[in-house]
Amino acid sequence: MAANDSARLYAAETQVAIAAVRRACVLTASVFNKLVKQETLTKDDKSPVTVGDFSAQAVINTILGRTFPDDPIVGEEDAADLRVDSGKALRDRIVQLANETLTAELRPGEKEEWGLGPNHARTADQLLDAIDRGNYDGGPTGRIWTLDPIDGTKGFLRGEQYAVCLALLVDARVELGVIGCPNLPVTASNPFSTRGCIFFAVRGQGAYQLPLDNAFGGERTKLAIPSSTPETLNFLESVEKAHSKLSFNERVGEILGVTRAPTRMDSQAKYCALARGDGGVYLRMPVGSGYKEKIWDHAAGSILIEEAGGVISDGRGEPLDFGLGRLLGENYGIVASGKDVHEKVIAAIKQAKAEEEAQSRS
Ligand SMILES: Nc1ncnc2c1ncn2[C@@H]1O[C@H](COP(=O)(O)O)[C@@H](OP(=O)(O)O)[C@H]1O
Ligand SMILES: [Mg+2]
Ligand SMILES: [Mg+2]
Ligand SMILES: [Mg+2]
Repeated sequence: MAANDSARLYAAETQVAIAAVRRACVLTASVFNKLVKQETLTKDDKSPVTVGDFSAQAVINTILGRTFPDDPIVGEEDAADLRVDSGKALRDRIVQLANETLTAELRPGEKEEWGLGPNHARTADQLLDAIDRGNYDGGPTGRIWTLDPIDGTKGFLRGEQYAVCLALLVDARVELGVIGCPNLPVTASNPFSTRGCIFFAVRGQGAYQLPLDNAFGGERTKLAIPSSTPETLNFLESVEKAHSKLSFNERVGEILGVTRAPTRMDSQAKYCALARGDGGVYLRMPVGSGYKEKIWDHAAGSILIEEAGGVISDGRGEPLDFGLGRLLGENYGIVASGKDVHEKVIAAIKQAKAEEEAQSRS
């Protein structure tokens, strides 16, 4: 960031968050190349978590704990499985990876007082406690960070898209969002371009893309969602069929006259793609399993969309509420798009829902 940015609101938070996300991205990218089967656990909800998720949360929470010690964190992972005897091998690996990452040489834009650099290795207990700083319950007031250390763990394990996502809430409003996408091509139109981007947005200050390998010195691209027509529009949707109802998306697409095939991509990289004009509508409708969305799965992405000039809401057009705790509340789905199409998508969802209800009555 340029020197004259320091007077801006949340300048320090932005700089720390970008640095923390960048370090976590370097860690996860290197873990992927070395990941072995025993380094993945299955959580109670049957979803996977890897050494990459735990170590990335340890690194980011350690940096936040040092720079903003009074701020609570709502993070996806917790260290309970690492504190028991059976977690020793995993714990040792996480301590090694987190320390390698925290003690790497300072890069431009980073400061030693953040507890980074060769003299700043942590003990296992400090790193487990850092992971557990993420156990905060969330709520409607005050400053709260929310972290998804690897969003799209299934994509990460497949070698596809995933994202390191960090956001700052103030009185339940997202003020800052940073998303690191180690596998996303820098140039949207060229899938063979260099991979690795960081996206960030600050309330009222716009949304930007940075190169992951030169986050503080490289080119900073301002993002704006372009206007679209049914011919140029396409949907961005989950790869995992259990995460959103793809047949419903198809019907909504038909109602809107969308002709282009959907882009399926894991993680909040979808929000990043939308923010830079690579796809027209993020659509995630519930599969009906009673699942409730988590705040860390959407907080950073939501501000990126809004600051790129778009709109994000639930499937009824109501705003997302990040102040209810760790969850977003009742799941009515999520819709993000440019301003020009958002209302049309909501109307198409209403129609598709009505058709579905009529069909189930007959
Ligand atoms: N039944 C379900 N419905 C919607 N989202 C779900 C889900 N089960 C898991 N998820 C969430 O979907 C996220 C991935 O989203 P996407 O499908 O867009 O890649 C997961 O994040 P993690 O990978 O961080 O656990 C997880 O939180
Ligand atoms: Mg998970
Ligand atoms: Mg997630
Ligand atoms: Mg995750």
